Amino acid sequence: MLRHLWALTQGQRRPLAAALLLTLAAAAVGVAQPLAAKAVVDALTAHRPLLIPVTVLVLLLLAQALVGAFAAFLLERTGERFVLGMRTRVFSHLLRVRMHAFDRLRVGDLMARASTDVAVLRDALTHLSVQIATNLCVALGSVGAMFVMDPVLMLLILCVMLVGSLVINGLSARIGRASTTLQNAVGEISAGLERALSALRTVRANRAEQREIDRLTTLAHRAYDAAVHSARLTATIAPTAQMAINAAFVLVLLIGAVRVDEGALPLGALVAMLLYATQLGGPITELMEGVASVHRAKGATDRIQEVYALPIEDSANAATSRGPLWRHPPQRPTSSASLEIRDLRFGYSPDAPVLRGLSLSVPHHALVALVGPSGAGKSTTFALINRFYEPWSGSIRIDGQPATDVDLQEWRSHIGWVEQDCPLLHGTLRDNLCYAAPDATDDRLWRALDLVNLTQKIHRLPAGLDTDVGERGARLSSGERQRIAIARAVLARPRLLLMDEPTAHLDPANEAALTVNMHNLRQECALLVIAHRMSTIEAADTVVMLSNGTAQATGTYAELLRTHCGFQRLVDRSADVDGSCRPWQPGVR
Ligand SMILES: Nc1ncnc2c1ncn2[C@@H]1O[C@H](COP(=O)(O)OP(=O)(O)OP(=O)(O)O)[C@@H](O)[C@H]1O
Repeated sequence: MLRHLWALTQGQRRPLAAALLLTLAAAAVGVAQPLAAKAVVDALTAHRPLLIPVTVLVLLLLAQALVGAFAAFLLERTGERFVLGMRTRVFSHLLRVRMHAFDRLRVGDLMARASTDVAVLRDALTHLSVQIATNLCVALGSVGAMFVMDPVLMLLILCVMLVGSLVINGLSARIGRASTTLQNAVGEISAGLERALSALRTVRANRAEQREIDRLTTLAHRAYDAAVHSARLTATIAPTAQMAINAAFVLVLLIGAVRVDEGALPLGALVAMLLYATQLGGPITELMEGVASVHRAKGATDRIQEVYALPIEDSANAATSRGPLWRHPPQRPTSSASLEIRDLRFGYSPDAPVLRGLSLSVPHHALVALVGPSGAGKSTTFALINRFYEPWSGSIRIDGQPATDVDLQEWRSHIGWVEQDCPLLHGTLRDNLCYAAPDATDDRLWRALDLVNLTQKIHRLPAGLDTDVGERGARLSSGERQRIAIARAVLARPRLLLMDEPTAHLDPANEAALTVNMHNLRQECALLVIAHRMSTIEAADTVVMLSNGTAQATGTYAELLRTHCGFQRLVDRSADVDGSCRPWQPGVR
């Protein structure tokens, strides 16, 4: 764990070292104070002039206050920088995690890791790197000075301290376990809250508010129990350390008084020993609390390490790591097909293949419709074209370039994708439109909006393109969201446009307009469209019928209708398109 924490301090080690040095300097000044006090007492008892020892004592007090304050500020700032760096690193990693790993995670829990776990680590880091180090130095310095003055007394004190430390160490390990439970419970609360809030309408429509509140309350109670358990253990640390210090103080006072009485110890040395014993209280308590804090951070460290251990996409670290990888930048088509898929095999788990040798091609400037029953693997095909997942085998080429030869970022820059549920991001219409093409001019934005029949509507809005769309586009209708998503995809000028049921949320007028526009779009790019609606299927140049993970039939709408009974059933909205085909009979649907 110390190794992990050390690794986490990367980038902050210099300011941390500076803070440590200053804190040590302040502590060293503190260690010297009893000696200065001794000099004052010695001067007093020997009737020597007091000016110099008193001045030194006052200066030491002032210096400790000033250096200590600056060190504390530096430490706080370093802690905040650490939080900043960690959060940035966690976001950067999470946004690049491979899809198959991401599918298994809970978004709310990830958000907790980036917020609360990082904050817990920050405390551990400051405690660990500076407080433990300085307090250890102060304690050792005091112990050393006491040892010089009276080794016998010192050994007695050490024995008392050792017993206290053993008790506290046992407590710290238990605090660590309670903290892991607490951090996991906080992650669960976050995930539960995210689940309910992201589907608030569903929750309300199903009258499930109270059930969700009950679930969250149960989780909150779990976190409360873990926190109280941890607090109970933590609360015993300071008194245990204080008891050890008090016992040491009483020992020094009793045995020291006897030794002064016997003349074995000067009075000044006893005063200094007592001051050291008192002064040890703070550092020893903080040292022990620091150790407990390190244990408390174990849960958070493990949870953040789990994030870093998630695999990230190949070119995620540096899009330029392999240079501009489109070896022959396709200014002109280098292949007869814009998209070529050959014998693609893939499944989300090894024992459940979804695609079982899919082959299809989308010629340049063509509109190809991908049809098939629900669950046939249409969206999965799109996910593989986008390279969200690695296929088990087979190849995907754009303009003749195999996906494996092209940098991931560059590959995706040639693909436009309109998702099935068209999620918009919180922000303005302009933010959403420019998401794939940040440099798009207003002129281009309006042209893209024209394409999806939204120009007039947006012109009528008081804030126009700067209208806020709400969380996930909640202030727009689903048809408007879909049209914005299409405009956004088109703005990036892709070579290949993938549309997952683009007319699903459109009314007949907008559906007809989009069908015409898809025809026009073919001038600019090839289109592969997952289609359930007849208007889209009929408009396609080629229809690919996907079933059982393969392309069962390919042809024009009329050809498939004539020759493929499964397709005919699909057109008829027959229920079972996956079952065995009955022979097609003219005039019978
Ligand atoms: N992320 C995922 N993890 C595991 N299984 C998945 C995942 N996504 C899809 N599947 C499974 O893969 C199969 C194909 O799903 P896919 O979404 O590709 O079907 P589809 O043809 O697009 O269906 P629809 O027309 O209903 O959208 C389904 O059985 C689905 O349960």
